[in-house]
Amino acid sequence: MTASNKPVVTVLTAPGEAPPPGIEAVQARAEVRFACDEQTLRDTLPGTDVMMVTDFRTEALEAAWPTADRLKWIHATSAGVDALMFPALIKGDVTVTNARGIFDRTIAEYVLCSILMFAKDFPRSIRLQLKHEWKHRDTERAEGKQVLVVGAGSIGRQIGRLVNAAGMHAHGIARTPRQKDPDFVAVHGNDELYDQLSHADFVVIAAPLTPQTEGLFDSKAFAAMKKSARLINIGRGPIVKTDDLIQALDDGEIAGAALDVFEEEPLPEDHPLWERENVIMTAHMAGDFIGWKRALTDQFLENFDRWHKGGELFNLVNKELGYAGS
Ligand SMILES: NC(=O)C1=CN([C@@H]2O[C@H](COP(=O)(O)OP(=O)(O)OC[C@H]3O[C@@H](n4cnc5c(N)ncnc54)[C@H](O)[C@@H]3O)[C@@H](O)[C@H]2O)C=CC1
Ligand SMILES: O=C(O)C(=O)COP(=O)(O)O
Repeated sequence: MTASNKPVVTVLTAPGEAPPPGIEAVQARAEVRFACDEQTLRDTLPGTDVMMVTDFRTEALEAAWPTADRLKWIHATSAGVDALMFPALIKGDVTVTNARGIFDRTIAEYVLCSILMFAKDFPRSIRLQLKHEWKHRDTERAEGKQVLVVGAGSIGRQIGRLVNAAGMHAHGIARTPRQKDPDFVAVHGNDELYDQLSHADFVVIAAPLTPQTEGLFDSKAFAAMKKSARLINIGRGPIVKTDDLIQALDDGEIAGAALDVFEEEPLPEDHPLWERENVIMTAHMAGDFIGWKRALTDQFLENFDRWHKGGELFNLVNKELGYAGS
């Protein structure tokens, strides 16, 4: 706390990044400091109670970590915290929370949109339209298709809800299986992944990046999938082995992919994925809706008010597991 008895919040941003929209509301309750690199962190961390991290400067934070003399809580304004965690943070007693919930609905809309684009052959129609070419085709029915959501957490549940509402059948994969779930036909455990992959028409990756999920989608996983299946990755790029994916697309092991996240971001201009007609790509934006940055600040503020009153924080990240859900 400062002399005025206000808690101190350090906001860690990317260099040159504008302050988060809505930060004035935090400034009304706390002394807010801004940092964007190791040096500014070394200046602001002493005396800081809470950090709001909008951009993961993990190396800088790790280097400046010994100067954090009274830090109690770090809030990450993203659902994925894979890029934030470092050993001293995992082992120490600083609490971590995340932005779980903010992107659920928009990502589910993105996934439904991708499924329908594939089913209705939209990528080809757009290419034909650009060439002024009239070419009739019969397209697929989405109704009745099986969708496997790998990572049946907060986002996965919304995906289940939307695809079920559209007449498809959503199955989930999670660390904890559950037979009775309102949003899935069933949620299966990890040990059933390959079996479930063989039944799915659409496979959606909505899992966090952890040591267990890194490289999970490799040639073996693609070989287990139907040749007619499409992969949709809105989780994290390194969950998919890109070279194996390209090989699987080349060999006809799977029929297509919609990708929002990549092993390397931004994806280099000369990357072979750009040219593929059966691949839909977006720039890590599946969840970003107009006003999302303000929504992230509001969510932090809600948790901050709880913390200030000595209440329980929500969206607690299990630091050993690396995500907040069950
Ligand atoms: N493309 C984008 O812009 C965005 C991507 N994301 C990604 O989505 C991920 C999921 O977010 P939430 O649904 O909020 O997380 P959550 O914490 O609510 O759920 C994670 C789920 O993954 C499951 N899981 C964990 N390890 C697993 C494994 N080895 N195999 C199968 N399932 C496993 C858990 O059981 C849990 O059900 C984030 O970690 C982030 O990487 C999140 C927001 C935006
Ligand atoms: O919340 C997450 O994990 C995300 O991936 C969101 O990404 P962004 O905030 O758009 O960089």
